[in-house]
This record gives sequence, structure tokens and C-alpha cells, in this order.
Amino acid sequence: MNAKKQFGQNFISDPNLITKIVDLLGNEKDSLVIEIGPGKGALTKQLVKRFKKVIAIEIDRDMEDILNKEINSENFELIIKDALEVDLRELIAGENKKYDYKNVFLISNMPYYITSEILFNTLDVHDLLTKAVFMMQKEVATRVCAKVNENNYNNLSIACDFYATTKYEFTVPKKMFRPIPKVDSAIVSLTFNNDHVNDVKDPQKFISFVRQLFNNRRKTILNNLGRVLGDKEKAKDVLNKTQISENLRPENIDLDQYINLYNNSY
Ligand SMILES: C[S@@+](CC[C@H](N)C(=O)[O-])C[C@H]1O[C@@H](n2cnc3c(N)ncnc32)[C@H](O)[C@@H]1O
Repeated sequence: MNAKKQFGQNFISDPNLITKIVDLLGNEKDSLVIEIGPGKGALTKQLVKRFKKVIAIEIDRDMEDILNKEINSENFELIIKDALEVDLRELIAGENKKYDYKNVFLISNMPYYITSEILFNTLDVHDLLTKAVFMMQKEVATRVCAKVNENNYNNLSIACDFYATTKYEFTVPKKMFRPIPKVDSAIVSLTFNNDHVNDVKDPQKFISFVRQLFNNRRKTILNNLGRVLGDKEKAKDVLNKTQISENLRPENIDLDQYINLYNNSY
């Protein structure tokens, strides 16, 4: 069967690579794993052996027979559906009750065309998750893991940092995939924590506030904050109170400072 480009199908098969990825979830049997885009089951085969329950969400109906044949295991459930249309909260905490498991993991060799949607959907259910392990394009991985003052630092890096400890685990050269894609990939892990979530009243509004501040990353924080608040004088006042220089650019401001900015803006 030909790989379907429109579904971002680039398969892996190297057993060492697969083990290296799955190892990032550890060995605790008492875990629920949600996999997005199992494809032909490269990762899934190891996951069902290691963990109590595995639910895979795959958009391509042609994979159904292959998967059901490959993964002949009672702890495996397949949902043929667009992952972006699956209510992850309901899936994890509804019928499959999160509290029946010690850990809830999310794993995906991501279909690259929906990387940021999957990331933001994952962050939305951060409170239900222990850890997520994602393969993504290397360039996106460096953005997700970027630190303040680095070129790639943006609202995605801050959103991930807000909910989790983010780690660039390792690079995966493009030759490891079939068909071979144009660019290299990387594995990123997010270990969720509550270190910052309680620092703001409305986390989702905070994430959207930061996104808007990055709309014009070449402009100063004063300009961006003035636009977001619709009031330049108020922006000046907030920057003054938080002791953040008006001339900094969005990429020069760290997570704690963004939290401070948000709390003083609303
Ligand atoms: C990069 S491949 C990874 C396949 C397999 N996990 C592997 O590692 O070899 C991405 C997989 O995601 C599936 N996919 C693409 N878009 C999807 C979506 N919106 N929802 C669920 N699965 C999707 C593709 O059909 C494909 O199987």
C-alpha cells in the first residue's frame, strides 16, 4: 500500500529507534497510553506489551485491518477518526477513567501537517496527563524547546514551558523514515507539572495573551502590549509596574515575566 501524503504518512520500522522512543515513557505497567496516528503499528506493538491499556486514534481507514491483525491484544482499542475531532478529555477521563491508572501518556509520531493543533490539544488536557512524547520536524522541535532570547523562542515554547518540563530528546535523521521526508525530525518530551498553572487566574486566556503578544515579534513589547490592551498608556503603566523595559522584544521576555505581565494587565 502506498503511503498517503495527505495524511503525513512517513513510517518508522527500526527496532532500536522504536524502543528508544517507547523507553521515554518508562516501564510502569499501570498506565493508559493514547497514541495518535499509529499507522501500521510500529510503536503500538511495543506499547501494548508494556502498558495496561493502549488506545490508538488513526484517520486512515485502510490501516484498520493491518492494525487489528498486527496488534492482536485485548488491551488495545482502535478509534478510526480524525484525532482533532476526538474529545481527549472525554476519552481519558470519561469511560477510560484516568483514575484507574497511575499514569496517562500521549505518544505520537506526528502527522506533521497538524503538529501545533495536536500540541495545543495536548496542553488543553495537561491536567490529565503524566507525559507526552512526540516526533516532530526538527525545526519545530527546536522552537518548542527554545529558551528566552533564542531566535526560535515563541508563544509555543512559552505555552509548553507553562504546562510542562520540555526536553529535546534526540534527533531522528530523515533516512529513518519510509518514504524519506524532506527534513530531519526530533523527539520531544513534555513532562506535565502544576508549577505555573496556579499562578494565573485563567490559563487558557494567559496562553492566548502570550500568542497575541507574539503577533508582531519585531516590534517592542510596549507596542505589542499596547495593541493587545487597546491602550498604550495602560501598557506603559503595566511595564513600569513589572519592571520590564519598554524596548524589549517578545523573545526577550521569560515565562515568569509573562505571568507577571498578564496578572498586571487584567
Ligand atoms: C508519521 S505517520 C506515523 C505512523 C506510525 N506511528 C509510525 O511511527 O510509523 C502519521 C500517522 O498519523 C495518521 N494521521 C494523519 N492525520 C491524522 C489525524 N488527523 N488523526 C489521526 N491520525 C492521523 C497517518 O495516517 C499516519 O498513520
